[in-house]
Amino acid sequence: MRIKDCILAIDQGTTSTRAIIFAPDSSIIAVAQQEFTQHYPNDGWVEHNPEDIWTSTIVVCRQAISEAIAKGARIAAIGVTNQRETTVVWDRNTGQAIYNAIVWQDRRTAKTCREMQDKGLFDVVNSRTGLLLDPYFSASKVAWILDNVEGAREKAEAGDLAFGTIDSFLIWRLTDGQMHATDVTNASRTNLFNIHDMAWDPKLLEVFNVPKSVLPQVKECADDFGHTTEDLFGFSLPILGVAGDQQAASIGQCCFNEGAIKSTYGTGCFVMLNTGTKAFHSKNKLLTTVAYTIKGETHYALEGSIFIAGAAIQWLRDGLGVIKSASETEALAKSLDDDHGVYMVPAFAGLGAPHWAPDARGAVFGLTRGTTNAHFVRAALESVCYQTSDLLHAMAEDGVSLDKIRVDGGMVGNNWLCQFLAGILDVTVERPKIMETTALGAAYLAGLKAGIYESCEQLASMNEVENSFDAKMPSSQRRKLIAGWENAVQSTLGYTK
Ligand SMILES: Nc1ncnc2c1ncn2[C@@H]1O[C@H](COP(=O)(O)OP(=O)(O)O)[C@@H](O)[C@H]1O
Ligand SMILES: O=P(O)(O)OC[C@H](O)CO
Repeated sequence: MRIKDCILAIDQGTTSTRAIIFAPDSSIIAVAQQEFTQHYPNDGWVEHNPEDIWTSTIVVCRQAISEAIAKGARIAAIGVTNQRETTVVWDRNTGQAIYNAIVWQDRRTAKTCREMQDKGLFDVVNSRTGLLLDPYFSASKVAWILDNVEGAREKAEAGDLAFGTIDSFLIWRLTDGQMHATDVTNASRTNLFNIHDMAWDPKLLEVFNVPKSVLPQVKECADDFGHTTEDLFGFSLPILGVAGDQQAASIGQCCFNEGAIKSTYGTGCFVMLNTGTKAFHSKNKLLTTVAYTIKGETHYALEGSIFIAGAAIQWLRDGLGVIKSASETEALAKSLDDDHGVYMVPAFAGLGAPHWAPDARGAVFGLTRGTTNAHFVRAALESVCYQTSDLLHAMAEDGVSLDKIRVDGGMVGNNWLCQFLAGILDVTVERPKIMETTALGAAYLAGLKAGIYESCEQLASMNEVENSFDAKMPSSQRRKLIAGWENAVQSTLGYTK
């Protein structure tokens, strides 16, 4: 059977790279995935080797393409989605990075951001970007590379260096340097992009000390990002869709209407609410960001960013060795009573929204001689739900009310987690039929540009829910559990001070 108009989605995440080939009805034809090494060279530093990112991308794409072709698929285009903010600077002449990729979780520029804050630059940055002065975003990472790699500033001034988030780096490599571009969603996470003018902002370039010469061109999400060179896959493919992974998940969940909200549980957790065509500024330290620009129309989003979600489970597996695989966590969580009394605040990379405490570090409370591996696992899963609850409370204080939330990401295969989340949030949690929403969003964007899909409305009509989890927790229990969590967070912040 021939399946025409398939899309190859590249999902370059924090811990692994995936290639997924979707048929036009959004069914999955082929999947390939490869994890790569995380580097922690210093306290609070997190790096990736850009060559690992590139190699894993090519390996998974080739695997998925050959499997799809064997099944009779014809691939029409590529969509790219990526871990956001992670920063690469490379030499335009050789295509080689001049330093490792500095990952979004990396805190090395916390002091720089604090100093900028002390100089009164918060409003300059926040009013233009919708973001905060935090090491999370790309700008301070670019400046760090230019200031710490010998000769980098001079090279940048001479126009020999290029900066990009992971999408740009991959596009550069896939097109053999023909295209140095990013999309509006990735640009909106750099702290250099004015989300009202939808352009790089000269004032921000000045305050972060980043030269204009290193910047990529900014395009819409469904746009022409060049063609791959023939040698990579045996034929050339157009790259027609790009979005940062959280925005792509929101698109994959068809959050096209104002008020639609999704929460993605991967390495971190990111809640994103579509606020329509106007930027909405939070009074509670949530981020204003670009949801997408499609066919000339920009939608904005309110975002809550939690740095550690599935990463806490990975730490239990790789750091402490208390589990062998993430899939064991569901049974372990179920094995305990609700009032087990252990809380984990997984501030391994500081705390994100709504606390924004880059220097905070993780803590576990309530240990006794009876504490077991199961308690650690359960507390880690619960922490993800409590952190989401903090975000929804911040949104509620900004006037947002909701009765359901769409979830996705590697963690939501865990039914216990989804049920506990519904109870703690007191809303219905909807899990989609296709859980690979991030890749699906990238495929939708490429499909829109390729003319395979006509409109966002058509995509929304294809959306299917696989399971709904209703809130069943008594409110007295919810209040008690959340009070314990708040106590644990305050103690963690107190320890940081
Ligand atoms: N059944 C599960 N229960 C809890 N956590 C899980 C489960 N399966 C996967 N995870 C966690 O989900 C994360 C992987 O999700 P994924 O969406 O692939 O992440 P990313 O895109 O950030 O690399 C890992 O951190 C893993 O520990
Ligand atoms: O790799 P993920 O899926 O945890 O996403 C990372 C985010 O894009 C960081 O902002």
